[in-house]
Amino acid sequence: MKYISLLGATGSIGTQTLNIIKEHANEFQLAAMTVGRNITLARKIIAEFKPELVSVADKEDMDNLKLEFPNVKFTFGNDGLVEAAVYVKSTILVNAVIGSVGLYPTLEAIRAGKTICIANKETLVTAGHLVMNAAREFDVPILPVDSEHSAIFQALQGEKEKNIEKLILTASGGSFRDKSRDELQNVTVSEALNHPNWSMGAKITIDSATMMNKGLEVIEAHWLFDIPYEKIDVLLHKESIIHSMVEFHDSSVIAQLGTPDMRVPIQYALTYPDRLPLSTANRLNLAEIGRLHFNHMDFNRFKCLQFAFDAGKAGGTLPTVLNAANEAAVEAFLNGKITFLQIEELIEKSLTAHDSIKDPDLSLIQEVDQETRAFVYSLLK
Ligand SMILES: NC(=O)C1=CN([C@@H]2O[C@H](COP(=O)(O)OP(=O)(O)OC[C@H]3O[C@@H](n4cnc5c(N)ncnc54)[C@H](OP(=O)(O)O)[C@@H]3O)[C@@H](O)[C@H]2O)C=CC1
Ligand SMILES: CC(=O)[C@@H](O)[C@H](O)COP(=O)(O)O
Ligand SMILES: [Mn+2]
Repeated sequence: MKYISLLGATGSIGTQTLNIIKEHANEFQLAAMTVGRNITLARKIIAEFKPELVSVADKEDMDNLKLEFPNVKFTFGNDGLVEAAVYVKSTILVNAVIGSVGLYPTLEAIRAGKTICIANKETLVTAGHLVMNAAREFDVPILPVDSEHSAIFQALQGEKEKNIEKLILTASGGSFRDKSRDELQNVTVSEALNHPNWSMGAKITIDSATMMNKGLEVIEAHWLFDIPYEKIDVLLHKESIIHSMVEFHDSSVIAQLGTPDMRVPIQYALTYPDRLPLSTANRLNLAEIGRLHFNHMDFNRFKCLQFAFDAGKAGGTLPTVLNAANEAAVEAFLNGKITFLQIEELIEKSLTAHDSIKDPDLSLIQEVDQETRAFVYSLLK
């Protein structure tokens, strides 16, 4: 039996992870979990999966749940995220929380020797060097959950890093893939939340529409696969059937394909290096699909992708600024405070205003993260 700590259990990745745990109840058990403010769903999960430790965002929610579930240990806030991440019985952490709040619990889980299944890409963007250095030091695997990175990871099985020519990340184009920049002036939040292929949480769906999701994924790939930015390409592929590819020096390209279903990469991370059946998955039928489409990426149309490449290559504290500005700007867009195109404006202003500092440690990363959010909020007044 593998015991799991799950951060972000009430979210899109969190609930799909629970689906996998349920499908393979003889293999996996939920030992600890965290939720934010969705207490209605948290109640149902606790009743069904019976975790030993539960952390919630707010103390008041914790106090109420304690009365309802006297046999469960409860905790709350950012300390609760860490407690759940390092829960003694768990050997695996699935980090499916949203945002850079996932960084510190991940570092602590690495120090506690847990295998890390990482969906929370913001953690790798904001401080990839800290995460990967800690993983090397404590000899723990960092297994990708993000579909593109899982595809690359699968394509690299049995291959030597030295033989890689480049990584090719596929991008759907998001909710506005067929709109010109002009047409983006007046798009609404609900239009932006309508992803053509994937059903995901609100923040990543907006990231996908701005193409920042792919930008974050470029930085995520850089850290996970220890590959220079010059060897990472992005290819528009509107069907999201090819989840990503690796080209090798001999011109061979290995791709991973499948219907868009996040349970597949989640399960692969949990079972790696083995595989288990997934009885409810939609099988890929290429004859039925008939055609797949590909296009060059337009970096003028999708400015956020260029920002991410530039920030990633520059390194230092710039990726932290990129991520924090994006988190704050997307939140403002979702709350109706700014327009869609203002997201990239706020990110650009934050990057321009920042003097990058090399090789930041954790406290500097946290400081820059907070300062950047404050800077974005000041521009909203
Ligand atoms: N969804 C997807 O298909 C994919 C997601 N990812 C990545 O996975 C991560 C999770 O995404 P997704 O599942 O879509 O996100 P969701 O918004 O659906 O879920 C986020 C989860 O995190 C919790 N949460 C949010 N903020 C906090 C906080 N400050 N403290 C504690 N808990 C918090 C939420 O709690 P509550 O709802 O209870 O408030 C919820 O459980 C992101 O980094 C995303 O980029 C990567 C690939 C695909
Ligand atoms: C499912 C997943 O991994 C998302 O990150 C997805 O890739 C979003 O798709 P696009 O960013 O390509 O629109
Ligand atoms: Mn992805």
